[in-house]
Order: sequence, then C-alpha cells, then structure tokens
Amino acid sequence: MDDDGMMLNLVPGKAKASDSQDPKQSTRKKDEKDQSGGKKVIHGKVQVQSSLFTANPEYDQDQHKDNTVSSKDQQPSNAPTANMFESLGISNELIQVLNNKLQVTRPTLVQQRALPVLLGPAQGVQAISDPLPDTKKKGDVDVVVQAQTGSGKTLTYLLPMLQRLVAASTFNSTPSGANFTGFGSRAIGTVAIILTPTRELAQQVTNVLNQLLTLPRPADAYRRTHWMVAGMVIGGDSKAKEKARLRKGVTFLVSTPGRLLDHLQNTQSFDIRHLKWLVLDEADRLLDLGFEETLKQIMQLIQEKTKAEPLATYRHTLTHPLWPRGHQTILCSATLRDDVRQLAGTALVDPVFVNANGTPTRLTAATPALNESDNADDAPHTFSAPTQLQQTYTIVPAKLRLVSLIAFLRNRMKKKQAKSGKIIVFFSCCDSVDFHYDLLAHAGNPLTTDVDEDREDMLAALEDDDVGDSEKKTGNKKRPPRKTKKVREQEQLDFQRQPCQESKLLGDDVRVYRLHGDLPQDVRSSTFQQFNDASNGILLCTDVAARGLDLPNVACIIQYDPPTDMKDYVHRIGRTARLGKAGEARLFLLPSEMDYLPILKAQGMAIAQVTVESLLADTFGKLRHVYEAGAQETQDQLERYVLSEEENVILGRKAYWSSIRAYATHGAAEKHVFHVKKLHLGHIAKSFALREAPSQLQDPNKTKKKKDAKQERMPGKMKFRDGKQQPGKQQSGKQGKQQPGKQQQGKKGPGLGKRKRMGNADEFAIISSASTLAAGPTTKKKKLVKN
Ligand SMILES: Nc1ncnc2c1ncn2[C@@H]1O[C@H](COP(=O)(O)OP(=O)(O)OP(=O)(O)O)[C@@H](O)[C@H]1O
Repeated sequence: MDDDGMMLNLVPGKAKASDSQDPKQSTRKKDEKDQSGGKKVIHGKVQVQSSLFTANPEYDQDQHKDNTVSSKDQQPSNAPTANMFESLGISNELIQVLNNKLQVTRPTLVQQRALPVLLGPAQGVQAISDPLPDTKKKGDVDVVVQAQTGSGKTLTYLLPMLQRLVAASTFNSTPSGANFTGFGSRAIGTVAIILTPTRELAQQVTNVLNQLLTLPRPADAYRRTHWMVAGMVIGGDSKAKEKARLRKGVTFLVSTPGRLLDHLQNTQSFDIRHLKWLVLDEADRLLDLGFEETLKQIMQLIQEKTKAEPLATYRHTLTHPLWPRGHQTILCSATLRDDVRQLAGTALVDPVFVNANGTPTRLTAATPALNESDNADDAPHTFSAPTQLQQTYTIVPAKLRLVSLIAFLRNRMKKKQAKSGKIIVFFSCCDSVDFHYDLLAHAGNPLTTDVDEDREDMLAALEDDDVGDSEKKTGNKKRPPRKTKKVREQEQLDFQRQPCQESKLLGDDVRVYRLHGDLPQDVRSSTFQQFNDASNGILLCTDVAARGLDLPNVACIIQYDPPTDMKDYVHRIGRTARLGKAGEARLFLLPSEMDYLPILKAQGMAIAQVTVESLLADTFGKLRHVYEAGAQETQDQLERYVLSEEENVILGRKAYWSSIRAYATHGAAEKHVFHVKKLHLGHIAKSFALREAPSQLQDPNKTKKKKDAKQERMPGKMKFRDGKQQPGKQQSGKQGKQQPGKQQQGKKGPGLGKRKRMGNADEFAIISSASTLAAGPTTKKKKLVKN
C-alpha cells in the first residue's frame, strides 16, 4: 500500500524554537498552553502523549496472507542422514572425537556429498562424475559448498583437512608402529587458513578445531595431532601476541580478513609457503563490497608467498598425495550465488560445486549461472531455509512497534521460562541495539526522578542546541536532584562492560545481552561466550551475529528491523532450526512494507501471518479494550523512563536517527518497499519511546562554539553530526533541519550516498551513528551501516 499521503509528519505546531532565556517565556508558555487546549507546549510543539491506537494507517493485513504455509509436518532438511562417517573415508579416531566431543554420529546430506570430494584422490573415492584429468591440481579440486544454514558446513571443510593431516602424520610408519618415522612438526608453519567475516565466527571455528584436535592416543602410542596447533588472529586482539604465536607456527589459522592481511604484509615470521588449504567461510559475505579489496590483496599475497620453495625437510613429505598439490580453495555459504564467479575466474580453478540437492558438478565458465535457469524443469536457484523452520510475520504500525516487541518477548519469557530457549532480536544499527538494551535493562525499574516540568524544559533545551548547553538553559530552575557527571559516567562504564543485564520489564530472571561491532572486543567476546553458554536469554544484535554463529538452544529469531539484503534474511533466520531442530522466526513489518512478502515468497520463503492483535492479546489480555489499555500503559511507562534522564533521550534520538539512516541503505531492488519517504517520522519516534520526532541531530560531543565555527567555514552545510560533505559538492535541498524523506541532491555524498569501501575491513563495514542523513534512492548500490 502506498500511503505517502498519510505519511506526513503530523507533529503539530512547527513554530520556530524560541529562546529559552526570553523573559517573556513563561507568559508565552502560558498562552501556548491555553491555545492548545490545556496541553503542554514546548517551543511551539504540543507535547502530545498520543494514543497508540489512533491515527494509524489503514491497511489490509491479509493482502499477502498465505493459508497454505505450514512447517509443522515438514521433514527437517538439515538433519543428519542414516549414513555413517566410516563409509565416507573418515578414520575411527576422528569418528570417536566426533561422537564423544561433538555428539556427532551421522553425516548430514551436504557432508555426505562433500567429504569424498574434499578428501581427495588419496582416499580412492570417486567423488565426482567428471574427475579432473591430470591437471596442475592432480585431482585435488577447488570446492564450492552451498548448503542450508545449520547443516554442518564447518565440519564439512574441517574434517577432510584433519583426516588428511592425521594420515600424513603416519603414512611412512610401519604397521606395528615400530621404527616410526611419521611426520609432524609445528615448524612447517601454517598449512590451512580459514577466513571468516566476523570475530565471533572465527572464535567459534577455532573452538571446533580445538575440540577436533583432542584426538585420542592410538595403540602405537603416537598422538597424531601433537604437532597441530589451532590459532586465531582477529582485529581487536593484541598484535604482538599474535605475532609471537605465528612465529612458533600455527597449523590452522582462523582469521578475519583485515587482520590476516596485516600479518601477511607485516609479520616476517608468518610462514605460509606450505599452505595447503584456504577456506572462505561465509564466502559470499567475504566477497561483498567492504571486504572485496582486502580479499584481493590477501589472494595476491598468498599466490606470491606459496610460490616459495618448500623447506628441504618437508620436500619429500609433501609429495605424498595426502597433501593437496598447491593449495586448495574452499568456499562455503548458505547463500552462494553468482558472486562466486568473481573469484572463480581468479583464485578458483574449475571448482566443484557441492550442495545437498544433487551430485557434485564442476563449475566452469560454461556452466549456467547458479541463480539462472533456462530449463523450466530445472527450478531457478532460490535461497532455501530449513523446512522445519516456522517463518512468520506480523504487520505492525510504527506506533505499536515497541510495545509489540515487548509484548512478544514477555509472552515468550513467561510461557515456558527455563525451557523456552534463547531469543535473538535483530536491529539495523548499533545505536538501536544500545537503546533497546538500555530500555529493557532499566525501564522496568522504579524511576529515580520525576518526569516533571523541569525535566521537560531540559528536553526542550535539548531540542534547540547542544546537549551540553541544556544545563545552562535550565540552569536557574529547581530540578530533581541529579547524579554528578562523574557518577553517571562511572555507571555508564560499568553498564557497558557487563555482558548482560536483568530485565524486570520482561519478567523475573530474564537476561538480555547485546552484540554489535561498536563494543570493545573483550566485551564482545565475553558476551558471545556467555550467551552461548546460557540456557535462556535474549540477545539484541546487529547483523554481526547473523552469519555462521552456532548458538545452542536458540528457539526464536525476531527480525525487528527487516534485513537490507535477502541473504541476510536467510542467515538471520538460520540461527535457529539447526541440524534438524525446530525453530521459529518472526519478521516485523510496517504496513508500508507489506510488499516485501511477495519478494520473500519469490525467493522460496514460506511465511505465515500472525496478526498484531493476537500478538498483543497473547500478552495483555484477550479483550480488545484490555490489550489496548495494557499496551498503552506499557508505552507510557517506557516514555516516562526515556523522559526521566537526559542520557535516555540522547540514546533514543541517536537510535532513531541511526535507524532511519540504516533504513535508507536498502538496496535499489527493494527501494519501492523500504523507502524513507514512506515513514511516518512521528510514529517512528514513538517506537523509540520519544513523544515526537527529534527535529535535528544533536552531537553531545561538540560545543556550540565548534559548530558555529564550522558553519562559518562551510556555510550551507547541513548540521548533521559528523557530516562529511565531499569537497566541492554543494548539497542542495533544505539546509539545517533536513528531514529524512526529503530527496537530497548531490547523490555521491558520503554516508548514505555510497557504500563505504573499507580498505582493511575485518568486520562488517561500519559507520556508527547518524553522521549524515540523506534520503531517498540515492544510489543503486547497497550502502553500508555499522553493525
Ligand atoms: N553430522 C552432524 N550431526 C550432528 N551435529 C552436527 C553434524 N554436523 C555438524 N553438526 C553440528 O551442527 C551445528 C551447526 O553446524 P555449522 O555451524 O557447521 O552449520 P553451518 O551449515 O555452517 O551453518 P551456517 O550456514 O549458519 O553457518 C554445530 O553445532 C555442529 O557441531
């Protein structure tokens, strides 16, 4: 539904803000109060504590309803098969580790298909229908593995490496073990590099490797893995320590791209001349813009460094077919599509494509594109989600978003408490995660200060100028006692460093966690670990947690902000329903976003509707007036909390602006659905517990003086925080209080205008907050928002 007409910001009385030092202020205020029918007016704006259930857009929520969707009776598509690992060429010792340490007994379909290919010619298994002739790779092929989320791709690439190295450790020993001369030295350097897009995924893969390396000591009393070491180098860790580890030799190196490139360029002792495997986990993400340049440089350096002659000690050993000739490149993801071809022409040599649906096939230049098909019988390549995953959506008007989220979470936590499993909520930006985290942690606690007129005056001052000046503007008024700045800062610091918080708002003993790219690395790591170990709890996060993370017992995914890319949709929902287990994924959509449903369906996603009424009724009470009252009461409580402290308002505003900015990063293909112009900004503000849309960006760190100076230097520049206008590019359109939704000229401006290229990005590309704000379809390319 195109409701542009209704989507005007209806905040009444947009009169210019008056000077709060005006001696006539109190008289004028009184007048304003009178004129607005007794309602409070601040700076020309009526402070309306509006109802949640009035003035919402009209929409037909059944428009895209599909009654046929049901995942209840579906056979899980990513569960283990009836096959055995023995038949695939995995040794008993490794199978023991799989059974005992990882509770893995039977392979999944993709493991069944990919393991023989990856174990290589030395295993004597005919894995592909058209084995390579005697090429330079001598039977060891590059491999592209595409399989649903939670189908065990990590073991798919790790097991063959381990199997081959374990076999290589013993291949020249005598059968009895006497006169053993097996290979094994850490000094060989790095033989496998595994690249992941996020630090958490790197941490996870390293953990799995370490478990696999606890291979039992066999009868010949020689532990095959004694020389193998798994190590991790990621951004945020101490480089000096990493260098020391690399000097000693790290057999399996797990890394994020930026940090790997850094070591390849700067760490002399990082020896990869004997490199045999390069794995790109979440390859499509690594091939994305942002990592593209880094990856190119990595590939180039690997090509150069692996040309070096092997050390004399290993020359003989490495000729055995257990070791791949050259190095084998493996790409993995649930959403590999045409992107892979970018690399296929350079780093991959006629790769074999393996998925769960058919026999492995070679991918040559002549092979049709993965997501195209001329043949009607041959279904076009769409993404697929685990069949047992129950996908649902709820159309939620903007004003009701926040209470609907609270209602959903409360209901889930109340339902089965300990057994309900974990919940992950996805937001579009770090600021929004921070805001909601704070809200869930504190809004259920009693307020320490009253939300009175003085506080609202403080907020009015915030509206007009730098946050720092608000103290001045309300300086001579009596206020509720406030904590000193130092105390507040210390409290914030302590709050920042806690990996989780209790949320009284959601119920007894409910813990909330948060994860995003702006957190200090140690907080990120401990949060990830603690949420991983917890049996219950709610993780609020950005897409930094969307890829690859295998967090046990996640029962439900909530996409509070829709993803900006269909691939992200698939990965986000894939954090549940793993390895054949059940799971639910709920998508929140605005009425103006309903046309996203046919897009999802066209991509093979079966998604059913749950109405917002039933969502609210499940928590607040069955009768309409009861759940409306309950929702309104909750919203009021949240608004009161936000209004109670200056910091809360700042958090809310930052989150509001960053979210709108993130909204503008939806790709061109989905712009007709997700367009800032379609947003009702007043209603969106309500979903951040703000009583009205903030009219301009505030920067708590800048003094008014600095801002004025900037204005002088660059007249005409918009007053957006950190706004980095390209030199020579004059921005047209309204200056000063630019509203989102208003088309901006100067398309190639920074921030929203263009997806930022990160030279050495080792994380999701990141821009933290509302540094600039443009609106409308400014570019065809997807833009990058910090997550
Ligand atoms: N054959 C198996 N049987 C039982 N569990 C398995 C099997 N293979 C892997 N697992 C377990 O399944 C979980 C998911 O595996 P993994 O993270 O490798 O999935 P994935 O396909 O890489 O998912 P994603 O696409 O989300 O990254 C892990 O906990 C892993 O230990």
